[in-house]
Amino acid sequence: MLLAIDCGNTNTVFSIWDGERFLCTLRTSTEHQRTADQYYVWLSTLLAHHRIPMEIDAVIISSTVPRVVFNLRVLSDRYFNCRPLVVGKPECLLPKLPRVDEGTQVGPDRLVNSAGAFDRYGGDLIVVDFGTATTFDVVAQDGAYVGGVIAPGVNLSLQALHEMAAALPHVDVTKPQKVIGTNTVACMQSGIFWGYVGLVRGVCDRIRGEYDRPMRIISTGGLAPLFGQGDTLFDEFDEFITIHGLRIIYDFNKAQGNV
Ligand SMILES: Nc1ncnc2c1ncn2[C@@H]1O[C@H](COP(=O)(O)OP(=O)(O)O)[C@@H](O)[C@H]1O
Ligand SMILES: CC(C)(COP(=O)(O)O)[C@@H](O)C(=O)NCCC(=O)O
Ligand SMILES: [K+]
Repeated sequence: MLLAIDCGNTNTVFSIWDGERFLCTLRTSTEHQRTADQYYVWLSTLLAHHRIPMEIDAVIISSTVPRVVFNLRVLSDRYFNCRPLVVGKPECLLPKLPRVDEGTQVGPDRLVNSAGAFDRYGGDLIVVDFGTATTFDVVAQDGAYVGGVIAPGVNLSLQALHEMAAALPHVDVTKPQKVIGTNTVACMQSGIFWGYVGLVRGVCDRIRGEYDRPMRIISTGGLAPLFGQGDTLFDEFDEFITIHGLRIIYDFNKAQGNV
């Protein structure tokens, strides 16, 4: 069984595969203090709940938080007796190398999203991932990540507004009925929702302006479904792009005899 771990700045998602068969996804908050033993207790409890035997013999990790990788390596080594593939490390091969400025450490989630989206949709893509940050990844015709855009995440912006302005409450992000808010909460929700619709549309239009071929826009990440309701911004919504990308990169390394 393959354990694919997508560790973002907010949440860590474990997905389990039996050969080519996808079994389940488990989510926990990202905390770098969490030890290998703690991960194992959590994982074995949930797998028992799903009646999935713990037969993991391969692990691949993508982490935007470098500090958590240590404990995930210990988890793989101690409990699954294997060395994990860590996306972004030289020993993990990529189907296509990114074409970016020399010395740039591209976020591994963006490499994984590019590989997953290219496999599903082909090239000439913008992948918009609504995570802690909102990232736009440009995937070229041949599947390489060739750059993109990083904007503050939706919840991050709302949190900043609440923390820095004394009279603004914590609010949840939602699509407001009207743009003109008639109370504080409605005004904030409008600013975030319609502001983000404008941001996504504006950034994608400008990317298309700089790119010399037609592009499709694929959305993913926790808040993508919400923005799917805000005019027709995306060609596809695919919540499994990151998981799929991890699978693709693992299979590529296996085919190359690297694992
Ligand atoms: N299904 C959901 N509904 C609402 N908010 C969500 C959902 N999933 C994630 N979020 C929120 O979206 C933000 C990004 O989450 P996530 O995609 O897990 O980020 P990351 O990959 O950076 O850890 C977080 O603030 C999280 O609380
Ligand atoms: C932009 C990110 C913080 C997004 O991470 P996430 O919101 O998924 O936790 C991550 O991809 C990252 O740390 N990138 C490094 C810089 C780069 O990709 O160019
Ligand atoms: K992510």
